[in-house]
Amino acid sequence: MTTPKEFLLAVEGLTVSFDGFKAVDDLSFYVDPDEIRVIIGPNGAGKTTALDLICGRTKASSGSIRFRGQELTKMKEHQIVHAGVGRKFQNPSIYDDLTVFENLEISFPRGRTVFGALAFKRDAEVRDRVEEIAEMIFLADHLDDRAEFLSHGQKQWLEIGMLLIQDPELLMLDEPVAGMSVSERVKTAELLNRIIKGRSVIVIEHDMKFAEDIATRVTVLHQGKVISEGDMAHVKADPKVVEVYLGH
Ligand SMILES: Nc1ncnc2c1ncn2[C@@H]1O[C@H](COP(=O)(O)OP(=O)(O)OP(=O)(O)O)[C@@H](O)[C@H]1O
Repeated sequence: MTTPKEFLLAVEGLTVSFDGFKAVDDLSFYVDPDEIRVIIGPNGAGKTTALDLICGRTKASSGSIRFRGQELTKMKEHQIVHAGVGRKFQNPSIYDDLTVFENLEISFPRGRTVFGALAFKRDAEVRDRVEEIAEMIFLADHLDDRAEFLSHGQKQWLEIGMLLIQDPELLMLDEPVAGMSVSERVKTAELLNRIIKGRSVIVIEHDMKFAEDIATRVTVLHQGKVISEGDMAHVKADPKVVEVYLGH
């Protein structure tokens, strides 16, 4: 008997309707451990809605989302975070008046209590982890800078760092390089390729060059369904993808 393949994430028959309109329609896709999956597709294809469903922000009408064997459709948003799924939205949600160090420190799982989150002792473990993450996100020289003075790209990296410090096994990013300079995009690709050991990343992306630099595999959505999937060369050559997306 063969053992079924272990996916980190298995999305099957996922559907959500808004007033009868199926934004995600019988969607199925599977993510392996240690892969970067890029989701592309035209505006309104259901990409953001798919991530909203996985992180529990939107409830599915039907279908299943299994993450490391757990059924996420039955869980609340905070339980999904706790299970190891981190989500970054398009606009950074960092604390402008705190330093880079403090933003990372309050995101460290132990510090997230209702009272005194900022007051907890900066022991060696937290400091080491903050410094390690700051290095990873190219902000090691900015630990004492207030977040409001960072560039747009640095703010995006800081938010990725705030998720990484929680060590999620699945990280989901919605257009992480939108508004970034070319050199920031190159560094972001480097960052993502570095962090996938022991985790997987799902990225929604419109920038095809960036997508090409990071994708293990690409899933193309159109009208809430997968119309093509495979490596970048495969989907770029797929006439269906050219017709609905790349040809525009
Ligand atoms: N809460 C909601 N209520 C009603 N309709 C919604 C809701 N959320 C999304 N939609 C609709 O579902 C469709 C899919 O939207 P979604 O944002 O997932 O697309 P997308 O692929 O992420 O597009 P884009 O590339 O423009 O971000 C759109 O037609 C959108 O208007």
